[in-house]
Amino acid sequence: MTVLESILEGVREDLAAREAKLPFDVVKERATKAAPPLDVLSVLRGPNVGVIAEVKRRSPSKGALAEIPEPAELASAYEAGGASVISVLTEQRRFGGSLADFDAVRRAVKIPLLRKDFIVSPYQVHEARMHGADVVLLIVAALEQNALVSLLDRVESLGMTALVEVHTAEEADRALEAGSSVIGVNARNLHTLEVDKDVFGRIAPGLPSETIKIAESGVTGPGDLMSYAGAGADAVLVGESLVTSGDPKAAVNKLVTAGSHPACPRPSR
Ligand SMILES: O=C(O)c1ccccc1NCC(=O)[C@H](O)[C@H](O)COP(=O)(O)O
Repeated sequence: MTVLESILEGVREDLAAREAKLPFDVVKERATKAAPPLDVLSVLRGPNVGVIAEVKRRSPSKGALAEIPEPAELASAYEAGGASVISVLTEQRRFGGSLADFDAVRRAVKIPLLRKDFIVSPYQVHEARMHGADVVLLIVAALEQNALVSLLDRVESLGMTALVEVHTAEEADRALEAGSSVIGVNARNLHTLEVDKDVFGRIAPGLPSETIKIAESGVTGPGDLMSYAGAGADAVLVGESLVTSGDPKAAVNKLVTAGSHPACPRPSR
């Protein structure tokens, strides 16, 4: 079993427990009462290379990263540092996240929020909306094509944006066939956990110019942002280097400053 398959097994068990506690109809109804989703597309289409800053306590690849006793404080620091979007990992078993973290962050910041989880069911999409998500991650490697198409449709029908994550050219083709307008290229292979920062540069140039391109994983500082920008990134998604930095506001701000520097290659469309 690969790392991704084992994560998905736990996700399905946890999902079944939540479904037993709170029926889908109730989740759907509550999702209609949430504040409307923010327009993430116009945020990501901004003139600079943006930063999506992640709340990430631990990971299968690195183990414990940061305790993060107050996710709201971390998120406020990200917002103050100039992040465009905040990603909150809500998966519990491997990443130590939760929907309670998501709620705390939602209350603390005004910028768009990404629910970063392993979405396999419509229940999780409505659940994300119920908790005020603006963006939902869909991982191509975790989904059959029919499921990808129908989850993408559901995310958009609720007014949210899907960040569709790929790691290979074949997955990128599937993301485009499904109709994705925001594609994240993850440098991390979720089956093996190997990180290859060149993957973005191999895949992004083949995507349509109007597709918003996010470079995910392995960003350790402004140099990585600049090289992802040179390969066509509209934004970078960063977790580990921010949560371990000791000064998340300054760490985000360094990236944001690099993304708006005149020498930084700009997204072309
Ligand atoms: O981070 C992991 O080890 C991991 C393992 C298996 C599936 C997903 C995983 N991470 C999710 C992510 O995509 C990252 O949290 C995100 O891209 C930020 O990466 P980084 O800046 O390298 O923490």
